[in-house]
Amino acid sequence: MQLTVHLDQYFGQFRIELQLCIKLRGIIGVFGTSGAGKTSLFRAIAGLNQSAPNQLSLIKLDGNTLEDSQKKVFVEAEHRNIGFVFQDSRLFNHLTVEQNLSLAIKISQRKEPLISYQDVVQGCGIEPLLTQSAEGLSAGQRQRVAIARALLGSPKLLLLDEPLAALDHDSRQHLVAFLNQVSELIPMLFISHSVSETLTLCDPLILLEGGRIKAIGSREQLAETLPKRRASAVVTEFDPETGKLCLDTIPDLLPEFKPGQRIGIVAEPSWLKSRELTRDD
Ligand SMILES: Nc1ncnc2c1ncn2[C@@H]1O[C@H](COP(=O)(O)OP(=O)(O)OP(=O)(O)O)[C@@H](O)[C@H]1O
Repeated sequence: MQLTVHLDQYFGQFRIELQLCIKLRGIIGVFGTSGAGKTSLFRAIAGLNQSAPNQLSLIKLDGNTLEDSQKKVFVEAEHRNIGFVFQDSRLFNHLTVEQNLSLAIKISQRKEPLISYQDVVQGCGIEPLLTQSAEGLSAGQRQRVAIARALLGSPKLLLLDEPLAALDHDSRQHLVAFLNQVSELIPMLFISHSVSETLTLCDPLILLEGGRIKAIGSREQLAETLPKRRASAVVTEFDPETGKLCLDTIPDLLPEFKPGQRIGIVAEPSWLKSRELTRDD
């Protein structure tokens, strides 16, 4: 299955100008600094931007033209069979998690989901949440439900825009393994700011810069061009009497904070060593 994208469009002052033709298999990483145009590219592929006249867009998926500005073709987002999960994914708050998932299956173009309901619920770790109202979910729980919902829609392509950003370490590990497994059935484009996450999950990679494609290549080819990973660590224990720290290195972790939870300090180990920590630190 092939994805073809030719774009020359303005988003405000920002110009996205790229030509992409890529075989969809597994998880393809989309990497670039903030403002490189990653989300804009996803929005265009998903059909969330009606391009203005005189702007160029050509999007083909699996031989079907989804958009062709010259021929005035524009398939609406709900008919593209492309799933997406953005950072601020919205659920139907007046429904339970289970109802949100059932709705996704109902409106999908398949009778049976490509990946079974049970597998998706288990893989996304949301079994205990099924009867809860979507309204009360934490950011991380919401993200997991949004991913489950997108998978149950059985899309031809799934666009994931920093889908793991709000998850704690364990949920993230669990979900990464599951996404890896199901990407055999549903290919994905995956945006992450985390170099380690990109290199663990994605192959090949598309590097964006200033609205243009800087490089496309295999993980091996491009790994060296990605910014070097900073060593980050979480202090899991600190004894103010002895000044002893117990460090756990977790790359690029964004913990999901809960009221009353003990929170570690994320910092360079060298910085920690060079400071005299007090209880307030
Ligand atoms: N609707 C819009 N109107 C005006 N400017 C826009 C619009 N959408 C995007 N932009 C601009 O386009 C540029 C690229 O934004 P985009 O969100 O695609 O970047 P990104 O690579 O996804 O960044 P991040 O990693 O921070 O999410 C930014 O300068 C942004 O301000």
